[in-house]
Amino acid sequence: MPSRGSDINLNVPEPSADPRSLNIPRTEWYQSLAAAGLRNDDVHGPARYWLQVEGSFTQALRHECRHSFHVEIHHEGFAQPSPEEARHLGIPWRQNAWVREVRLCGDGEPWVLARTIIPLKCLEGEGRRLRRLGNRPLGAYLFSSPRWQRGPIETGLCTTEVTGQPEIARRSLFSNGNKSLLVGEYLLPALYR
Ligand SMILES: C=C(O[C@@H]1C=C(C(=O)O)C=C[C@H]1O)C(=O)O
Repeated sequence: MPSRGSDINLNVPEPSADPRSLNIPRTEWYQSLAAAGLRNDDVHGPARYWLQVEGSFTQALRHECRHSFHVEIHHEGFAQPSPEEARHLGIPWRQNAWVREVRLCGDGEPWVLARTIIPLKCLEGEGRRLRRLGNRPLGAYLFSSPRWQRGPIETGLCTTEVTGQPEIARRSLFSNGNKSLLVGEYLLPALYR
């Protein structure tokens, strides 16, 4: 005879992700895939390939598509990065940055959520283009110039609170001289399951 408690659990639908919100969950970052793997084996599963892509992520996603790839803007504008993001970028934590949040979609389905923090310094001169990307992928900009170099790729383990949120992520700094921006990519299960 099931307890009253489990009856209640069966009848309460799991909360699901709000389709209008990007729903980026709280994420714990690890310096390597191996370090994250000690916490959660899933990083060695089918997502592993995506966590290790070194070149343009957009290009890798395009290769995986049967029909089409597109970038859907969720939000772009000046906003305050989180204190952890500001620390990682070495900028004052109250300083606004250009924050870009998008869905990277393959064959019409969201595969990856991406959040990029672009400090003011990156927006000067030729960097003004970063504010006008619209639905052109950021990768096309970063990989069009050898001046932008990717730093080490960190692996993220997400604390999912509702179904449909990403569980695994990656992020890296891209630097050009003394300018750096931070790109976080949150893999949705639809990409690798
Ligand atoms: C950094 C890249 O750009 C991709 C495109 C993004 C965008 O358009 O906002 C964000 C994250 C990336 O996966 C890449 O292609 O490697």
